[in-house]
Amino acid sequence: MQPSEHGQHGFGTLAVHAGSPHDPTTGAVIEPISLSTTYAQTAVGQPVGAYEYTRSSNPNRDNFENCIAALEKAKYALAFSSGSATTAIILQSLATGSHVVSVSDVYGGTHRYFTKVAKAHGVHVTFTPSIELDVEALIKPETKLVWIETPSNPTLSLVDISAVAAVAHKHGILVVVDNTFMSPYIQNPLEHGADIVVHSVTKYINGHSDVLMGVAAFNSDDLKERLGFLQNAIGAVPGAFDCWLAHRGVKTLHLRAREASRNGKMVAEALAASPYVRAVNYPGLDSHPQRKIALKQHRDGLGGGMLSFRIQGGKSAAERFCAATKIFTLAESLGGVESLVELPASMTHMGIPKEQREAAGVFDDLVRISCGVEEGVDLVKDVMAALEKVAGETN
Ligand SMILES: C=C(NCc1c(COP(=O)(O)O)cnc(C)c1O)C(=O)O
Repeated sequence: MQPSEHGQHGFGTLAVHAGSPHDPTTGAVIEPISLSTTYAQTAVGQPVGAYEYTRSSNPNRDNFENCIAALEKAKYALAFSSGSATTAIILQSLATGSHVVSVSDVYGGTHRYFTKVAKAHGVHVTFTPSIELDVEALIKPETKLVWIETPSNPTLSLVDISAVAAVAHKHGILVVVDNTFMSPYIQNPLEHGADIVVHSVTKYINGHSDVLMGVAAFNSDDLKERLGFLQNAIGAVPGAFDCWLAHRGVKTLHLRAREASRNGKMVAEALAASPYVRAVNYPGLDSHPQRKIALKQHRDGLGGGMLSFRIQGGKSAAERFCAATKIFTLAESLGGVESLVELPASMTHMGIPKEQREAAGVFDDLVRISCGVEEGVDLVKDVMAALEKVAGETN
């Protein structure tokens, strides 16, 4: 499938075929793995083919990047060794003294990079819990980026991307959307005015908890030049086999995202009806305060497989809930075929100072759930049984 044909096909067809040329010599429909780190040259500066050294480019990375560009409806995509490396490269592309406006509720590792690494390199980040309202007032002459997670990790807050982009673009500021929680199947931020969309590929895109990777997708030739230079110069690139695995994983993204969304809604509805639950954060519920944004930005208004909830009984009850589930595994990460459960305040977001964490809604009793593709009824039973067990221990 040639890039010029991408616009003629739906998501599932692109997921299977984009970036997947048949081997011209063998006809193999699945690409070979090019593990070689270097490629012969017939004379100085005359490589045999299109490749010279794997850090600079690699056939499997090219194929995966081409697939993600198609799925995010972008001109370009660049893959990195992790989602965190992707964040780092984008911040590294900014000059010292630059300023970034970010939503308050971001992944703990993103908060860590912004406050501990970028700040040390002279890039300062201002956080806000209501970026649509505050972004204009927070912009400074040195502001270069607006950073959005929508839905956010772990409170599933949503941001109206086009509203923020309209303000940012008036000032020549780029908008980055971390689309990890939705995946390209449910949301395409570039269509709503974002300039760069990033993913932890580790999550839904690869989808099998066996690859660590990140990716950025965008349309700008200038960004391709700048970020492509840093991809090679810094060298935080994924290996060929990981690219091959992630390219295989993404071929079923549409099937997994639909199933995880169906399960997410089933679990969220069951939690919302439970007397043992204080609040549920799930953009697929009509009760979500920003449901209108989900209907505007998410394919078919899907809520995805991620949700969080506040359990009655505080931190102790939350910890005992995580110990009581049998299908949901207590572990960090998300977006894989297996369902996971974790406590952000004590795990993924522990590095964020408590006051800031709780200002963003990350309380000690908040439980985060990643619904996989198991049978939804089994997941609901597991969650309800764990709630009953915790309640029984408490009484
Ligand atoms: C590991 C977890 N998050 C990683 C993550 C990252 C970092 O991706 P890594 O591939 O883990 O480096 C970036 N953005 C978001 C929204 C993320 O959730 C987690 O939340 O359990």
